Amino acid sequence: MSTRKHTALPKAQILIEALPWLTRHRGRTVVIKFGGNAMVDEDLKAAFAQDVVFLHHAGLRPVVVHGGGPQISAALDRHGLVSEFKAGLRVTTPEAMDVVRMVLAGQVQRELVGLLNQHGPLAVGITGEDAHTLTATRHQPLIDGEPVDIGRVGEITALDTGAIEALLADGRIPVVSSIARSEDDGHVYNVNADTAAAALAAALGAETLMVLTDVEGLYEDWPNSDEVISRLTATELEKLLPELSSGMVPKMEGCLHAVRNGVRTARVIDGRVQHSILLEIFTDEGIGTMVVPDEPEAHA
Ligand SMILES: Nc1ncnc2c1ncn2[C@@H]1O[C@H](COP(=O)(O)OP(=O)(O)O)[C@@H](O)[C@H]1O
Ligand SMILES: CC(=O)N[C@@H](CCC(=O)OP(=O)(O)O)C(=O)O
Repeated sequence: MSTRKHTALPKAQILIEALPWLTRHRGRTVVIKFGGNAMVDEDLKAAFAQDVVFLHHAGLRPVVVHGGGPQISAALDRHGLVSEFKAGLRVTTPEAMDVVRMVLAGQVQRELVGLLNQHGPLAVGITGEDAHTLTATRHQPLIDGEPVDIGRVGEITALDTGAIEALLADGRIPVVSSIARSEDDGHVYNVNADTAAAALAAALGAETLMVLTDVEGLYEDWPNSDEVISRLTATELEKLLPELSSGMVPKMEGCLHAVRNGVRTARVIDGRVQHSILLEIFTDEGIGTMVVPDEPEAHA
């Protein structure tokens, strides 16, 4: 046996280890939410794009939904507008809405599309406004039991997955910005990107929702300990929800919505770890937090 063949063997071993996962996930839809906080490093963004393209070539159907909270805050600051959050959502005045739309659709989405398309003519960016993908009405969160007006923040009332399905059927990778058309006044709404990703995962009948963020997963006793909860059922998560704080609330509510509406697993994983998507899909060493539907009750 030549030395060259011999040294290549471990590579073949690694590829073969992925075979059961490739068989299981082939043809399945996976919605990947890339959070603005995990998007700070150029190498990480490039590795994210490589992973998504890898999934595509491995026969999965990845759909990317992106955030951009920090990027929006920076742009608002440059425009002399303040960033204020209530119940974890950005108070969005009509002027702020223009900036949100510009940053999400014109900056963050364009950058991700560009990175993905370095690998071929794959990614197509859309916002929830396109082809009625996301329709919303004004969201008024309850704070101390009272509905509060936070401006042009939307609550999704309808989804039309036709445009995304058409792109997937054409072998493309849809990249979706979390802006919705208004069902009532002809304007647009700012939707939290975790919420949009979860709603799309459910509507698309995705196998997996994967939420990449800037922590290892859901910490059991945040901020006092960094013990990550590795797996929990929908009912276990539902009990935990009232104890969660700001950034984790829409993420975990989204995971719950997804698994209660047909998605097989919803995972929160560390977007700061290079190739965390591949580790999660193709190896046993699942990292982060995995939410699964409740076990069906055993019948006698
Ligand atoms: N129980 C928890 N476990 C992990 N992170 C938590 C928890 N509660 C609140 N957080 C906060 O949520 C943040 C992630 O949410 P967010 O800032 O909205 O990120 P992204 O931009 O990825 O959507 C973490 O950086 C952490 O500060
Ligand atoms: C209503 C609302 O809060 N919308 C978010 C949309 C972007 C987002 O969700 O970005 P991350 O995933 O990076 O947090 C915002 O304006 O920041």
